[in-house]
Amino acid sequence: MITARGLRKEFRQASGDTFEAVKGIDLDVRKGEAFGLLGPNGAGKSSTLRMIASVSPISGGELRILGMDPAVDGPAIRGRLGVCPQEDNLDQELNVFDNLYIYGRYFGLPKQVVRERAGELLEFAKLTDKAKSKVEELSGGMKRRLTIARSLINRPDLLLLDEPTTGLDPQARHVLWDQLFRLKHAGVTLVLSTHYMDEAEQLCDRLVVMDKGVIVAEGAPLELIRIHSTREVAELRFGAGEHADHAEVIGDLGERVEVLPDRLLVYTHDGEEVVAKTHERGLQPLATLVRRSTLEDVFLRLTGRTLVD
Ligand SMILES: Nc1ncnc2c1ncn2[C@@H]1O[C@H](COP(=O)(O)OP(=O)(O)OP(=O)(O)O)[C@@H](O)[C@H]1O
Repeated sequence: MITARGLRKEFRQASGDTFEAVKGIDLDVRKGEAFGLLGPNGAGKSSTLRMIASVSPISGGELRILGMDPAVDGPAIRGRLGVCPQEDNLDQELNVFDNLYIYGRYFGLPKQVVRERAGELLEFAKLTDKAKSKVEELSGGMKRRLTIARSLINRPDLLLLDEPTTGLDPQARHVLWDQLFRLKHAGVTLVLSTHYMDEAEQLCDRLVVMDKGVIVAEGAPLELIRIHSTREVAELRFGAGEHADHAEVIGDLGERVEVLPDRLLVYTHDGEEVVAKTHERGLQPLATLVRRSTLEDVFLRLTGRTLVD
């Protein structure tokens, strides 16, 4: 569905200097998979998605979408894509149904077809009873669901989602994830950017971890965790400023220790044992937590930074 080789994006800044937001990345997205771009703010995820959406020209390298070249076949590609941007750009003047209907008409679909699809998509987005409501009356989660529904009006083969659940509360995120699962099962290829590691783990079959315009890791979520982290992590909280000193005392208890401002992370295959031995060595953490490793730990390992600052 997507092939990129040495893909680059440069921006010219006000100073006249160029800034390279995407520094030569390779991507291969296969039909039917959910593929993630995971990384912190500024990693280059949106810039990459906009090039894939064929709305932002590439600065270098090669890019093929659905076998086509965006520089030559932009309109044909855009006709087969669905795009859900980071900010909801729904038409505030129109009601919920008309947001779908007018958008469908842009694609040149016949009125009757658009009417039927809009009805189906409202049902899919659980917004049927809001059909006549104004956009401003919708909750944040409803607006996101409507934006996704709108991006499906042309029955796209490939759906691009930029940070689909940013700013939503946990319940609204789960409703949206459910919507995306259903799309995936219906055979739509999904490419989504996110800085939430739980979202990437839940939704993505494969992903690339991006940082500062480059790909630092690539694979299935569990595979990345297996390769780059341990099975468990013991999180130990001590008083402010004590973490570095205590890391010296218990550093040998795990395979690796990370000192964060508010806690120590000990990477191990047996977190409870680390906690017990910490006490045996005379240290009294204010709080302890044993958990399994996540993609956050993978990111920390590879970049030395946390995903969400
Ligand atoms: N039009 C632009 N002109 C200049 N710099 C830009 C432009 N768009 C993005 N950038 C810069 O490129 C870098 C990557 O931005 P991008 O939006 O792709 O990151 P991101 O990973 O999607 O992060 P976010 O989640 O904040 O959107 C950032 O440093 C950003 O400031």
